[in-house]
Amino acid sequence: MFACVCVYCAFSGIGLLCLACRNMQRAEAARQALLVSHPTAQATLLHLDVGNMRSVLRAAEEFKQMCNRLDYLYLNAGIMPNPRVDHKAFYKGLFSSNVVCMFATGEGILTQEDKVTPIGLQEVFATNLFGHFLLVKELEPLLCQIDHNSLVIWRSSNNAQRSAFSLDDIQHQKGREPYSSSKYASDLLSLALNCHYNNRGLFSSVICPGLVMTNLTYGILPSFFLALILPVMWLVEGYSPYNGAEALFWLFMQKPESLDPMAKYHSLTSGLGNNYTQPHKMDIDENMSEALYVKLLELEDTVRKKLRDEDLDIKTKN
Ligand SMILES: NC(=O)C1=CN([C@@H]2O[C@H](COP(=O)(O)OP(=O)(O)OC[C@H]3O[C@@H](n4cnc5c(N)ncnc54)[C@H](OP(=O)(O)O)[C@@H]3O)[C@@H](O)[C@H]2O)C=CC1
Ligand SMILES: CC(C)=CCC[C@@H](C)[C@H]1CC[C@H]2C3=C(CC[C@]12C)[C@@]1(C)CCC(=O)C[C@@H]1CC3
Repeated sequence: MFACVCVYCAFSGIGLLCLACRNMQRAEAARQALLVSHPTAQATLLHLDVGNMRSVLRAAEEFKQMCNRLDYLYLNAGIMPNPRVDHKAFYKGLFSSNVVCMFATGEGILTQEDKVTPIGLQEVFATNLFGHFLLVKELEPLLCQIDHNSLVIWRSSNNAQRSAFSLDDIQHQKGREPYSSSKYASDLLSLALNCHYNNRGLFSSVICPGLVMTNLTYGILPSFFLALILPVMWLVEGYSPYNGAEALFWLFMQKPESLDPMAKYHSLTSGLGNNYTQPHKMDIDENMSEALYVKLLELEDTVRKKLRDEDLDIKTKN
C-alpha cells in the first residue's frame, strides 16, 4: 500500500491526485509507479503524519493553498502496533460454531499494545480515526460545495467489532483491542458524517479490503506461517492488495449520493478468482453514531486548545 491518505481533486477541469504520506521517499516511489502506469496523471505529494494533529492541520492548510475543490478523500492510514494472537481464544474459537467468522474477521483473537502520543491521545485512535476526522473537518470548505458532491472513503475492516468499542472509552484506553475499536468507530463516524453533511454535498462511505498481506498483517504472524494458512483464508476472503482495492475502485465509479450510508462495501473474490464488491449492512445505529460524533467534536475543541496553548507558550518563551 503506497500512501497514507490519497486525495483526488479536480480544478479548472484538470484532475489532480494528491498523495499525503509521512514517508516522502515511499511517497515518491508510489508517485513514480503511478506515472509509469498513467503517464498523463498529475500527482503531487504532501507530507502528513495523521497521528500528529499539528501535521494534520499543516497538511490541510497546504492542500487548501493548492486546490479550491476536492472530490474524493480516501482515508487509508491505519496501524496495529504489537499485534498478538490470543492462542487460548484461537483454539477455543477453532472448535466453536464461530470458526468461520473467526477466520474472516479475527474477532476476539487479536490484541495490541497501544501507547499515548505527546498530545495525550491513544496512538491507535489518533492514527486510525481522530487524525482523519480532523482532516475532514479542516477540508470541509473544499468538500462542501454547492455545485458538486464529494465523497470521503474510510478504509475500515471486518475486524471492526461493536464488542470492542465503548462510548465511555472512545480511545480504548482500557482495553486490548484498540484496532478493532478504532475501526468500529470509523464505521460509526461515517454514518454521522452522512447525517450532518449530506445536505451540504458531502457523502461518506466505508470499505473493507478483506485480509490483505501487507506490513500490517506480517506483524501478526511470520509471513511463512501466514502463507501456510492462506488456502484457508482464501476460502473466506480475497488476499492480495489488488483484490483488496476492488471496493475502492468500485466506489469511485458510483455517484456519492447513490451509496448506502449503513453499508460497508467489501472487496471479495469468487472461487474462479473474479473480484467483485458487495455491500454488507453494518452493525451500527444512529444514536451511537451521533453520541460518538458529539464526543469527537468535544475532543476536537480540547486538542485545538492544547495546540494553541503550546504555541502561546513557545511565543512567550522566545
Ligand atoms: N491488511 C489487511 O488485511 C487490512 C488492512 N486494513 C486497513 O488498510 C489500511 C492500510 O493498511 P495496510 O496497507 O494493510 O498496512 P500497511 O502497514 O502496509 O500500511 C499502512 C499505511 O498507513 C500509513 N500510516 C501509518 N501510520 C501513519 C501515520 N501516522 N501518518 C501517515 N501515514 C501512516 C503507512 O505509511 P508508511 O508507509 O509511512 O508506514 C502505510 O502507508 C489500514 O487502515 C488498515 O487498517 C483493513 C482491513 C484489512
Ligand atoms: C494458526 C493460527 C494462530 C492462526 C491465526 C489466524 C489469524 C492470524 C488470522 C485469522 C483471521 C485474520 C484476520 C486478520 C489478521 C490475521 C487473522 C487474525 C485481520 C484482523 C487483519 C487486519 C484487518 O483489518 C482484518 C483482518 C481480519 C482477519
